[in-house]
Amino acid sequence: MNYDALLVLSFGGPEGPDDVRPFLENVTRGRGVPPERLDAVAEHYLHFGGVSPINRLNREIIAAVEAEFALTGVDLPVYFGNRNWHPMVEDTVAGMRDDGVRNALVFPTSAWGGYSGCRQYHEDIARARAAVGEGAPQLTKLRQYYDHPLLVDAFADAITAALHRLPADKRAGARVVFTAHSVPVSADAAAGPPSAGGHLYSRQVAEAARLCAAAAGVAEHDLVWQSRSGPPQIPWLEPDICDHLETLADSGVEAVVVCPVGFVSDHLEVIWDLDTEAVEKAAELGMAFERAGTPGDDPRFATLVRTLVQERTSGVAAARLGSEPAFGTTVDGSPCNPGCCEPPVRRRPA
Ligand SMILES: CC1=C(CCC(=O)O)c2cc3nc(cc4[nH]c(cc5[nH]c(cc1n2)c(C)c5CCC(=O)O)c(CCC(=O)O)c4C)C(CCC(=O)O)=C3C
Ligand SMILES: [Fe+2]
Repeated sequence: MNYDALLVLSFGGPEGPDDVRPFLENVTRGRGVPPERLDAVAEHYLHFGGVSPINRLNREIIAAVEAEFALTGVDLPVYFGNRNWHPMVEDTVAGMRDDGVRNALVFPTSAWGGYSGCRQYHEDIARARAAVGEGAPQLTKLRQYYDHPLLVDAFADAITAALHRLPADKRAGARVVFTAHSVPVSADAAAGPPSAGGHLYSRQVAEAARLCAAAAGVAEHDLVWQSRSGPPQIPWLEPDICDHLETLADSGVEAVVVCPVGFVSDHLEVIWDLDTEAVEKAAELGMAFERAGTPGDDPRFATLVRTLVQERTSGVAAARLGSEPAFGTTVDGSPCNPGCCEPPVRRRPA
């Protein structure tokens, strides 16, 4: 197949205090997130001057991918578009059309299946093409990469480095705890094609955690969730990281390394929910705490992007370590499979 561009598609984040409210409105439109939760999350962003690191981190990833492409002879311009904040994907795809792009690949900054991790990115692709209308380029999303060996190696090295930052006498007894973004239990049950049994997101996260722990030579690890946002009466994946730190403290664990396996870079949910809240909780419990880095700024991440592209362009074999399926590759925003990762049923407005 001949492709003529790569679009890096991400979540987006505010770049100043005035962006915070409109950004959050874009994220939560029609999603039943309680207003108290929105106020709290707005405070988290304002704590950092209203600037999420996510756009800067994505621009750094794009610069690294451009350098990797130049070095390896991949002749594709790289574009950047977001779901929730500027540069909005609709505007980016319009610019791609104006530049004469006809047939582009799309790299999502989520490695996962599930509604939030995969299908919503397909929806973004379809919405952007519809907004552009005539002449919109064909857009083919790259696959879920939760088990890519370069992702696993980068996380594993980050875990090893974090273990070494712990006080030497605490290292041997330290527990490695993986976290990913919680989602409603119903959304996880609907993740993946129904014929494959659902729960694709939590299964992929659990497998990624196992692979990273094994690659780091870690014998025992836990998997927990973070950044829950729905109303309390709706069940989300549990336990939460902070509750889990209490459980570990009660059972005598004195040190933890927390690895945010569910995120490719240190965006706000990592620097607030882990580096601020979980750090405070650990201090309160008298536990030593180190947070493993994310792979986005590891040189291997740009190579990962290039090899995913080459799976499509040059028939390079898929580099995969896991046994859970990896879907995600479809054209122009169609779902991966019939009934796959159906959007949650929303309450009708009163
Ligand atoms: C699975 C998953 C990923 C990983 C896959 C991927 O990377 O895409 C992810 C990433 C991210 N989530 C992010 C931010 C937010 N997520 C929210 C809300 C929600 N996330 C959900 C799930 C996920 N989210 C869900 C089920 C909701 C409930 C509302 C809904 O059903 O959509 C809200 C609303 C406020 C709140 O309630 O927290 C915000 C502000 C940022 C950017 C951070 C920055 O600015 O640096 C990133 C990378
Ligand atoms: Fe989120």
